[in-house]
Amino acid sequence: MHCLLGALPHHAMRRLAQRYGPVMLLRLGHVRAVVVSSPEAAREVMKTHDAIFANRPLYVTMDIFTYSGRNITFAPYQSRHWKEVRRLCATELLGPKRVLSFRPIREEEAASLVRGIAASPPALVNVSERIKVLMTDLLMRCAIGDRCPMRDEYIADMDKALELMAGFNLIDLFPGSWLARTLGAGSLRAARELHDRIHRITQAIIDYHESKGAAATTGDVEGSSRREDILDLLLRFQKDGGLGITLTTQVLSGVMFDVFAAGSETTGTTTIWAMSELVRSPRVMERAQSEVRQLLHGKTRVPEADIQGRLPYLQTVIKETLRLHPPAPLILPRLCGESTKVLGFDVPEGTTVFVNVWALGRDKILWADADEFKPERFEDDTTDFSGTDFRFLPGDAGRRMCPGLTFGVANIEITLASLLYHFDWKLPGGASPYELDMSESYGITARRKTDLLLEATPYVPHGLES
Ligand code: HEM
Repeated sequence: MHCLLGALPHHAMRRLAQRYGPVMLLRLGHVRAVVVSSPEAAREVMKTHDAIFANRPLYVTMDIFTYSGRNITFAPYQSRHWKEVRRLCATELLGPKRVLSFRPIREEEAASLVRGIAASPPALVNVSERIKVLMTDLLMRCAIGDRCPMRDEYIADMDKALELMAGFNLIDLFPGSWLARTLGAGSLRAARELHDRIHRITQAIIDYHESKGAAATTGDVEGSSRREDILDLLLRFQKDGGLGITLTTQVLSGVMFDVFAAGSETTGTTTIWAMSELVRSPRVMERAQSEVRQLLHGKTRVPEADIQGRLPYLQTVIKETLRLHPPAPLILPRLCGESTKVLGFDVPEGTTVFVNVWALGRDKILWADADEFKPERFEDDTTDFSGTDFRFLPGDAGRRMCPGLTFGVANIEITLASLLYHFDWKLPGGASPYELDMSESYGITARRKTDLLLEATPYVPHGLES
């Protein structure tokens, strides 16, 4: 436990794994945890014994934020609830047809980002803030059909929640201890208050949506007079049935929390890291920009149909960013459902399992120049996000794998293409690219510790029309 103090957990766990090996048992307070840090061990957890490790531990804090597992991310595996909401999520909410139907929203939001940057003098841009707002607006519009009037409050609350949800605070590590409960009472109270606030915002959104009669929308994406959003679809299933479970208000709130949190946080964090790495590597920036600019030459905005499948180098930039900065560096914790062996080591039932995908992505044995940002490594490499290459697992693999990757990558691609097409970027005050601080912050996701501030110089006429 003391080995984790003062360090980011995924960093400390990598250091320990370099000493003790790819399957390592840690005592984190009262929690018995196994940390997996090699592709072979990850394959055993996520493929060979996938069903045994498909559950998740529900820490005290996580219990609060996930409505006791009545969402998708922390719902118990094998529960009817998880099977139905997961199926709904993979086939309907985030299926290919639905992701495509959100294309106009992506294009409008990317164009609005460009307009906002172009219109804001001086040219010093808080890229982190702009991207966070963009991803939240984009997700909200896909999820509820509109921007959220309480967006800024929501972003601030979500930031704090993601920090608390990391699972390494006193109450989560000593769940049965009265002393931990006493000492950690403040953070427990903070978690409850935050959850109440987030719940109130989510509930207000759902109530407003219902009051508009949105649930009555017939729902066929092509046939409908207006685009069916994710909440419309959930309300339709709630009203008409058709699932093997009842979509209670709590379930709706839980699923919406997942969509907002998992969707905007991962995509925003990845896009901000991609911009950070690009600014630090002028050679890569130049190549990525010239690919986008040649393709879109003369256009005033970035139509998704024009870039889809036609920016292979930018795709490698996104993969390389996810290799070095997977937004969930320890994925989401898994729980061993039945005593088993991983690479010959006993893993008792009830053990929490972390897969250190951040360490896998930076392993010097698996990757040449592992710490360097070299998108070219993916040019002749068919590795993708599908969870089949156990060196590269930003969305994980197996039954619990992320169902939102296609959606997430589409959002990241158009945002990056727009930023690179319309502006030249550099660090403020002529600072050298190497001076950019690349520290990460603590939380369930690994974000930049400091905001990314850059100078933007317009490159082509911006799409000023709406
Ligand atoms: C670059 C983008 C993304 C990355 C890297 C990512 C990564 C992850 C990871 C590592 C997990 C945990 C998987 C596991 O424990 O096996 C996960 C789960 C999940 N993600 Fe994503 N995610 C991304 C985008 C999204 C988006 C856009 C959405 C939805 C709007 C989403 C929704 C979910 C959900 C619902 C789960 C829980 C699945 C389950 O427990 O059954 N993700 N994601």
